[in-house]
Amino acid sequence: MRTRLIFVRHGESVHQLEGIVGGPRGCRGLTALGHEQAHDLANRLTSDVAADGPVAVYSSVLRRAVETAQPIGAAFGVRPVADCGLCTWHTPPYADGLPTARFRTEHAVPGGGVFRPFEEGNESWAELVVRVSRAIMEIAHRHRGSTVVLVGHSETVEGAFHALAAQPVFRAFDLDVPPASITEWTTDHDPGGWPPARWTLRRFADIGGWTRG
Ligand SMILES: O=C(O)[C@@H](CO)OP(=O)(O)O
Repeated sequence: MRTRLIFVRHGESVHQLEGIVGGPRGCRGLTALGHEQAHDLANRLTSDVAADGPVAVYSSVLRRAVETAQPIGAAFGVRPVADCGLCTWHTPPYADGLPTARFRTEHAVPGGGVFRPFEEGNESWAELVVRVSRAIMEIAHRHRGSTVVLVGHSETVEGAFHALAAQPVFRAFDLDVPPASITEWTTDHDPGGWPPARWTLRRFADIGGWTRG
């Protein structure tokens, strides 16, 4: 009974190119290249998991992830489910659409770190890890024994290292997760069992034929 969780970071996005905070209002979706990458992801994933049978597709609620999930869902004949637990930072409304550099400097919280937010009104890293990890575990439990595609953000992919690999909330290493990359974890144990299932990292930040920007 193998459970496969396939994490996808959204394709190239407008917020990324413009360097703005891409919350529900500030996110203007994918660039033309991002749309092309989303279609390519759909092709790659369907050939990868063709034998797995029905596949569920989830995304965060942010436009860049929703737009990336659309062709993937269409390729599998399923409607992607938007889950806010898979979002990147839940930034405060005042920050949405601001230049990221300005948000980070003008609204920096002195002493911000793991449990205290880096910016005024933002989530702390620990809060993000718990939120994303909880969403991942709920999805894994719901779809145990099958294959799920989770379209999100750098932080969604990072969250899996905490949820599935019991990494401490303050990790001793960083992760570089390019747009339109695939990261895959599997387990043959019950994802809802106790003690927690052991997961295997099958691939990390796989960008297929694309070159890193
Ligand atoms: O929200 C963002 O700008 C970043 C934060 O790292 O995430 P992503 O580009 O993956 O959406």
